[in-house]
Amino acid sequence: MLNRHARGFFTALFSPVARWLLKIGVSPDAVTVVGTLGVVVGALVFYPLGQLFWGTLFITAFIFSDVIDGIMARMQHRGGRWGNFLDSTLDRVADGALFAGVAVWFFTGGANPPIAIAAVVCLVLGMVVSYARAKAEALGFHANVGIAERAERLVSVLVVTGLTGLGLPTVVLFVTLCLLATASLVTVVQRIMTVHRQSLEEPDGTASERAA
Ligand SMILES: CCCCCCCC/C=C\CCCCCCCC(=O)OC[C@H](COP(=O)(O)O[C@@H]1[C@H](O)[C@H](OP(=O)(O)O)[C@@H](O)[C@H](O)[C@H]1O)OC(=O)CCCCCCC/C=C\CCCCCCCC
Ligand SMILES: Nc1ccn([C@@H]2O[C@H](COP(=O)(O)O)[C@@H](O)[C@H]2O)c(=O)n1
Ligand SMILES: [Mg+2]
Ligand SMILES: [Mg+2]
Repeated sequence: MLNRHARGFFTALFSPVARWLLKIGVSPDAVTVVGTLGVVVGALVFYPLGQLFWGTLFITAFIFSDVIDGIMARMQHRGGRWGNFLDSTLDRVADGALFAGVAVWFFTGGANPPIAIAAVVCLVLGMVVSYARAKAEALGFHANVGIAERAERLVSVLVVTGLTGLGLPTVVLFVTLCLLATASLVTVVQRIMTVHRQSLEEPDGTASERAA
C-alpha cells in the first residue's frame, strides 16, 4: 500500500540525489549494493550492541537507497531484468538482517526472548511474502497484493525500534512485531488466494506457456 501511495512523493524527493549520483558516475547497481551493505551494518552491528535509536537512523539513511537505485535506472532508461533481480534479491538480505539484528539484541543484552522470537517470526513470514510474489510472477501470475508489503514491514519495525531506543516501553515493540507477524501471515494468504483465483481463471497451460 505504501509503495503505491508514497512512491511518487519519494521519487520527487530523491530525484535530485539520483541525478547527482549519475552525474558523478555512480551506477544504480552500486547504490543497490552499498545501500544493502549499509542496512546490514546498521542492523548487525548497532542493534546487537543495543544501539536501537542510532542504529535505526543509520539504517534509515541507507534503506532509501532502495528507492534511489530505481530512480537512477529509470533516468538512464534502464530497468532491465538484471536490475530487477539484483534489487529484489538484495531487498531480502536487508530485510533479513534488519529483523535478525533485533532478534540478536533481544536474545542477548536486551533480555527479552518474546520480542526476539516475534522478530524471527516476522523475518520468516516476510521472506514468504516476498517469495510468494516472486514465484507467482515466475509462473506468469501477479501477486503484488497484501496488507504487509515490504514498505509497511520496514516502516513499522524501524519506527518502533527507533522509538524503543528512545525509551518507549518494550511492550510496544512486542505488540508491533506480533501485529506485523499477523499482517504478514494475512498477506501470504492474500497472495495465495490471488494466485489461486488467477489459476482458476486461466486453466493450466496458458500460465506455463507464458512462463516458458
Ligand atoms: C525521532 C524519531 C526517531 C525514531 C526513528 C524513526 C526513524 C525511521 C523513520 C522512518 C523509517 C522509514 C524507512 C522505510 C522506508 C522504506 C523504503 C523502501 O525501500 O520500501 C521498499 C518499497 C518496495 O521496494 P521495491 O519495489 O524496490 O522492492 C520490491 C519489494 O522488495 C517486494 O517485496 P514484498 O513487498 O513482496 O515483500 C518484492 O516482492 C519485489 O520484488 C521488489 O521489487 O519501496 C517503496 O515502497 C517506495 C515508497 C517508500 C515508502 C516509505 C514511507 C516511509 C515514510 C515515513 C515513515 C514514517 C516516518 C515516521 C518517523 C517518526 C517516527 C515517530
Ligand atoms: N540496481 C538497480 C536497481 C533497480 N533497477 C530497476 O529499478 C526497479 C526497482 O525500482 P525501485 O524504485 O523499486 O528501486 C528494478 O525492478 C529495476 O527495473 C535497476 O535497473 N538496477
Ligand atoms: Mg530499489
Ligand atoms: Mg527494492
